[in-house]
Amino acid sequence: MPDPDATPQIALRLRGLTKRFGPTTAVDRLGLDVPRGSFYGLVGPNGAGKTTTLSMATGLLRPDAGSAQVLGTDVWSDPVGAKSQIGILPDGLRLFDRLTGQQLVTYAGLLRGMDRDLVVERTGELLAALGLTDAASKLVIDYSAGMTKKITLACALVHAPRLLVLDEPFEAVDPVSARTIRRILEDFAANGGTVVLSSHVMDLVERICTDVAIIAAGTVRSAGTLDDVRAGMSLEDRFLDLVGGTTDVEGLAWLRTSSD
Ligand SMILES: Nc1ncnc2c1ncn2[C@@H]1O[C@H](COP(=O)(O)OP(=O)(O)OP(=O)(O)O)[C@@H](O)[C@H]1O
Repeated sequence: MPDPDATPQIALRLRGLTKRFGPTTAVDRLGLDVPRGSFYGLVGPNGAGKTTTLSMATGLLRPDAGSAQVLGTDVWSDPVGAKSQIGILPDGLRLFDRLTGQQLVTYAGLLRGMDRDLVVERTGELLAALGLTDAASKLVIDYSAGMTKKITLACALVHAPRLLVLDEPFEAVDPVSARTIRRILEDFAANGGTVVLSSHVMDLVERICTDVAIIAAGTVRSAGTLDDVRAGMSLEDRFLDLVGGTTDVEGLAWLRTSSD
């Protein structure tokens, strides 16, 4: 009989995650369960703590308190075991951008201990799928923002992870590439992978995510299936409802040049 604990149903389990930067509590005892096979969207206003949460969840930033588990493996007590199962698209992390796109993806695969022939084969396939074959020999420093996003995604995918954690994967990406990325991710999730992504684009989250968490001021305001969180509203309305904030721009009367 299969051991039910051998394949945990929770791909990412966060408990009591906390991070302070000086007087700012960026993430405040945050807890979240990301079901295996889900396409999980993390939404929240600027400065809500999404990037900080994802960095702690993937072993890039040490929490002040709390824990993160990837498919049952603790990220901070067994970082090698946990990281072998994760592919990460971090926000604003520096790349070795003096490498060509092809070299960067190859390097990412070799760092993961993969066989060179397999890395070369997968790198070619990923570059083709992401429309980067013609830019394979160009230095990453000369890539556009969208191309950089795509090559970083290729680096995150090359070792065939079980959990993908993507910070703003569609930012700066053109619609054709966005659709390609979306298809790759949907295929990944349909075949047992789990995707966690942060985004500010509510329509997109509503279209592609099965589950969602609304985060504000470092805490989870609502989390669950998309329908549970929406509670009969559009995600944007629910977001504004929960997060509040002003949309009042009355104070900017001086911007109305026609009032001269
Ligand atoms: N390295 C840091 N040093 C100091 N403060 C930080 C640092 N990183 C994040 N913060 C602060 O922590 C809070 C959460 O930031 P974070 O980047 O996690 O938010 P976010 O939800 O990802 O925002 P955005 O949607 O704008 O990308 C903010 O108040 C931010 O100023």
